Amino acid sequence: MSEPACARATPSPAISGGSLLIAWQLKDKNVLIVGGGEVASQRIESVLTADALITILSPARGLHARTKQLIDAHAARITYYDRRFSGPAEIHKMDMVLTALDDVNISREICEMCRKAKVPVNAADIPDLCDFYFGAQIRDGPLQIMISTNGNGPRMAALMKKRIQSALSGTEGGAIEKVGVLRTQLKERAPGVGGPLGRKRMKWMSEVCNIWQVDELTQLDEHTIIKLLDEGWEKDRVPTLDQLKGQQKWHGFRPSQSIPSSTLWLPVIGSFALGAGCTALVFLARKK
Ligand SMILES: C[C@@]1(CC(=O)O)c2cc3[nH]c(cc4nc(cc5[nH]c(cc(n2)[C@H]1CCC(=O)O)[C@@](C)(CC(=O)O)[C@@H]5CCC(=O)O)C(CC(=O)O)=C4CCC(=O)O)c(CCC(=O)O)c3CC(=O)O
Ligand SMILES: NC(=O)C1=CN([C@@H]2O[C@H](COP(=O)(O)OP(=O)(O)OC[C@H]3O[C@@H](n4cnc5c(N)ncnc54)[C@H](O)[C@@H]3O)[C@@H](O)[C@H]2O)C=CC1
Repeated sequence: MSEPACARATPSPAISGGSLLIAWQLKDKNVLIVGGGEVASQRIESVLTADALITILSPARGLHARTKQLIDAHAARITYYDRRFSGPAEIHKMDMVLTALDDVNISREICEMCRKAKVPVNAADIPDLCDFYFGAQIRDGPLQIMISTNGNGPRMAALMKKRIQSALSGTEGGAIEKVGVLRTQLKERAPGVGGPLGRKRMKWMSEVCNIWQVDELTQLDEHTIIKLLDEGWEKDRVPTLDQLKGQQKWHGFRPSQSIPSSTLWLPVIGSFALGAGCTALVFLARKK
């Protein structure tokens, strides 16, 4: 009897032992932060960026200067209580709990309460009890890059961040913002979910992103977007920025991810020239 195909297949490299990297949407969700030290101040900033509603529990005498500043500057988003964590009632109605305490026993108790109440929790000092970890972050508008070593080496995450940062031009976030506006306007022109129109929309959007350079995408102002939709989407093609500006002819639209035919011919012409050159040399040598 023949084996089923799946049993014969070579095993793929291990796909376990990692964590799920997701962009958690926290807008207007309730987040409890217990502790007010330096680590708490970093948590507050991360959670504020995601537009959450924050409750902080921490005695005033232990507040870090940055924590104080954030509490004062974001009174509409942060409710601060000058006291210690008091028990399970604090967790009630929370969507997320973060502890950044100098007392590991309290951290552990809070984690256990959260587990019972099925509220996701991160304790800065007890990785084993965390439902999720924070990571080093690079942010440029809508572009968000998180580097995680999955608990192995947080300092290494910070160092990898510097390396990745140096490979970015700083214009990517702006370009992505413009792509967001273009996508919204395209969906307004060609509304609906799924089906052939959805597929066509996705293919066209992918081609624009493939063909246009990041710096070109940053030039997508209101006028250029309308022109790109009129001259591109409506006519089933993806013009370049130069074509839209009238600085390049309108024929020869480059399909995405294909190699331009000129590039394909280069090695052929090159090999031919090299071959011809060698033959001529051999011929001349023999003649001598
Ligand atoms: C598991 C995790 C839980 C969580 O916090 O979610 C965790 C746990 C712990 N960190 C500790 C120490 C340090 N943490 C940092 C820095 C960062 N730590 C961050 C995340 C995480 N830290 C999560 C795993 C992330 C991952 O693995 O990738 C970063 C990336 C993000 C952030 O905190 O927002 C941020 C850098 C951000 C940036 O710079 O951009 C530094 C270096 C520094 O400060 O420069 C040191 C000292 C050097 C060192 O230890 O490496 C200790 C005490 C260990 C001890 O007592 O020995 C524990 C507890 C333990 O491990 O037991
Ligand atoms: N995950 C990470 O990236 C890192 C984690 N850590 C760990 O994070 C924890 C916090 O670090 P720091 O902010 O530097 O400490 P910290 O000592 O500056 O701050 C602790 C805070 O907890 C408050 N606190 C203590 N007991 C409390 C209670 N019962 N209820 C409410 N608030 C209470 C204190 O008033 C203080 O504001 C430490 O356990 C440290 O080992 C430290 C560095 C990095």
